Amino acid sequence: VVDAGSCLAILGVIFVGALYCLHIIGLCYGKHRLHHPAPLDSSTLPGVSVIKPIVGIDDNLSKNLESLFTSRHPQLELLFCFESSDEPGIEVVQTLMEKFPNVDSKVFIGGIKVGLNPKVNNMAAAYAVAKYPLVAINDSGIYMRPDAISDMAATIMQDDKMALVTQIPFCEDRTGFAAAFEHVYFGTSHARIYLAGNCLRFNCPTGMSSMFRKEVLDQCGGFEAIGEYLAEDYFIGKKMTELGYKSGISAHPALQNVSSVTFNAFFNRVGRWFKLRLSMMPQIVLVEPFQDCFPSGTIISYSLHYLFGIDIIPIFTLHVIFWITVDFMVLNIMQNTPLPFSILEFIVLWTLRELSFPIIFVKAVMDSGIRWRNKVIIVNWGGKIKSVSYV
Ligand SMILES: CCCCCCCC/C=C\CCCCCCCC(=O)N[C@@H](CO)[C@H](O)/C=C/CCCCCCCCCCCCC
Ligand SMILES: O=c1ccn([C@@H]2O[C@H](COP(=O)(O)OP(=O)(O)O[C@H]3OC[C@@H](O)[C@H](O)[C@H]3O)[C@@H](O)[C@H]2O)c(=O)[nH]1
Repeated sequence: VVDAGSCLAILGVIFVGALYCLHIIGLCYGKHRLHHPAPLDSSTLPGVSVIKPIVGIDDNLSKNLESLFTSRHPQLELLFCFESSDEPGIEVVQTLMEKFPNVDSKVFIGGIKVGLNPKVNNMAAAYAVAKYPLVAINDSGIYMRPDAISDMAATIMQDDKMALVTQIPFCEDRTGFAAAFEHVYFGTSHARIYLAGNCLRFNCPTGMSSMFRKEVLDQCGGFEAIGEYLAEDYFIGKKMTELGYKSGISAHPALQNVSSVTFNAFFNRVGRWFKLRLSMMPQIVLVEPFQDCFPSGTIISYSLHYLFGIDIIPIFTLHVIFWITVDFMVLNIMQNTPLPFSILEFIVLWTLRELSFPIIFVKAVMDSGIRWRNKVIIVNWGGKIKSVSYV
């Protein structure tokens, strides 16, 4: 008869063993998939309607918008969406429209109310008139390489059943400690789950830079079908999967570059995402707090000690060495060029990130509202928005 302690220890070994497998899958998939552009001639690709929702202003907004005007995709329309006519970004767009008069671009103000998700409402007017078979949603804080749109389109067109492609979230090189902290998070912990999840065909798309077949989203019910959810990106993927379509990732990561990144803004953002996941899939709370390096190291060392009497300290040390080494390899695969910080800085940033995440879980569980820009959003279990209030 196996006692309760042994059962728990065996469960611990299986759980942490599965996490080690995720590391290896993420590493191999990243090496295989990232920075190898899809081999299709861009002149044969369909046109793309790019929807850019913009709220507020940032020092890098002009640079990011210009990166769309200078995209190399042959057939492109740029659809800029603002919630109101007093948005400061409108002037930035108008200046670029004058600078690039030959680029097909339009401005939409006020959106259309299709649900409670403010980003979806903001984009809905543009989606209603998008003229190309492929639609890209591209957040304001993303810089696009000249070949990024074509690579996303080529990735979709390689497979008739591929309906959705996302760029894996990452960061452009920036200066400053908070920016480097964000860089490390998106290049390690987040990248591992995103790469392994995509490789294993889990639905885990992030909507900061995505492209999909318009006819497939229309089959799913269009923007009306996703506007009631806060995680519209997750539900786009879910509905497409239910119709038998696949999703994939582009060769190029999404280059986030908000200039005003602070620790507070970073923690609020990942906290908001955690709350959103918690409301959509509450069972995630059973694994998510334990899937970081130190909690899982504690689980594996106590489990092996209980089962086989092995000393705790050497197992924990080996666990941390394995974890940080594979994380560093994944970060370098994501980056594909020299990192903007030294190995020593990486170790400090990585350690701080690993130690700081429990605070996010505690903060998120204690506060029911989800703060997003100038709104506080309450989400029901299942992911549908209950209410939006302005602050
Ligand atoms: C037996 C061991 C299993 C461990 C699996 C670990 C479970 C996942 C734990 C944490 C998730 C980390 C966060 C991932 C980043 C998600 C970013 C995000 O929240 N984005 C939202 C905003 O854009 C978006 O709306 C949400 C998308 C859904 C995310 C779903 C996450 C689950 C991914 C699971 C993939 C791993 C599969 C491993 C299966 C053994
Ligand atoms: O009320 C809003 C908030 C945001 N937005 C726009 O939505 C985009 C994303 O906003 P932020 O950068 O604040 O938020 P995030 O990076 O956290 O968003 C990301 O995660 C949550 C997902 O549901 C989103 O699809 C994804 O974009 C921006 O382009 C922003 O201008 C709106 O149009 N209206």
